[in-house]
Amino acid sequence: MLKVKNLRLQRGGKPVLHGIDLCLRPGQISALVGANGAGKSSTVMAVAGVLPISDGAILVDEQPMHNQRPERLRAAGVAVVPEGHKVLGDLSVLDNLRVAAAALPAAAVAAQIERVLAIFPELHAKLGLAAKSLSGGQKQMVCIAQALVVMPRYLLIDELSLGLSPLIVKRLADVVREVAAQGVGVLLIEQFTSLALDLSTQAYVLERGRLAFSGTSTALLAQPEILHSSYLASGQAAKVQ
Ligand SMILES: Nc1ncnc2c1ncn2[C@@H]1O[C@H](COP(=O)(O)OP(=O)(O)OP(=O)(O)O)[C@@H](O)[C@H]1O
Repeated sequence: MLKVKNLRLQRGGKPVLHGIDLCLRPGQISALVGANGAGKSSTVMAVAGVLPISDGAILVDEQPMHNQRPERLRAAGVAVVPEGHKVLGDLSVLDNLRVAAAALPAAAVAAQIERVLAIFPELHAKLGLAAKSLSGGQKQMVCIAQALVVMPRYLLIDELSLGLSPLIVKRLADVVREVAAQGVGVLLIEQFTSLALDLSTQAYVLERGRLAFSGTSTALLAQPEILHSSYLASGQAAKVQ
């Protein structure tokens, strides 16, 4: 399991996470939802080793992993798809995958690239193109493929659906289900709650750096007032579609 315990974090000298507890289980999809600025990306960056935490713990299979370098987290099986489907635009799609696979033993690279291309067969025809020429949805596929190429056990996806068409989102949602079915523990970080809650079994609602809810997605869906008040507290309308 990947556990986040009492996570506290500061940015620019200001506390932004005030004691967050999360748990990702193999094969399970969890959702971390909340308004703009609630602290979702900060949580992901802390788990990825990009931001140092000021207190608490991040445990991967009971091993303390907080304040380790991102490479160490990746080696422990934690992969992150950052917000904004950013690719290495001047490199080809194939080279984007090769860069992501660099930590693998050389003999395993080709097979792992084939494996992710089986998940995203639509990338086959794009392998030689500069990644910057792809559509937003195709770039997001490259980003997810980059995360998957190292065979992670935990996958954190910051904004799977933002800016993408409903058709692409449905396609990506199917991939997330497939990846989880293969035993990967997935955390979906979303402003748009309905997709995340539809896919997940566990849900966390972040409100101004604190958890306003932690429980099953079904229980959260049965209490829409929790989401509404959480988004309203942040001065935003609930993004329930
Ligand atoms: N680079 C930064 N320096 C200082 N404070 C920051 C920085 N980035 C974000 N913050 C602050 O940290 C808090 C949490 O922001 P964070 O980006 O984690 O929220 P979020 O829920 O991911 O929101 P969004 O959906 O807008 O990315 C906010 O108060 C924000 O203003």
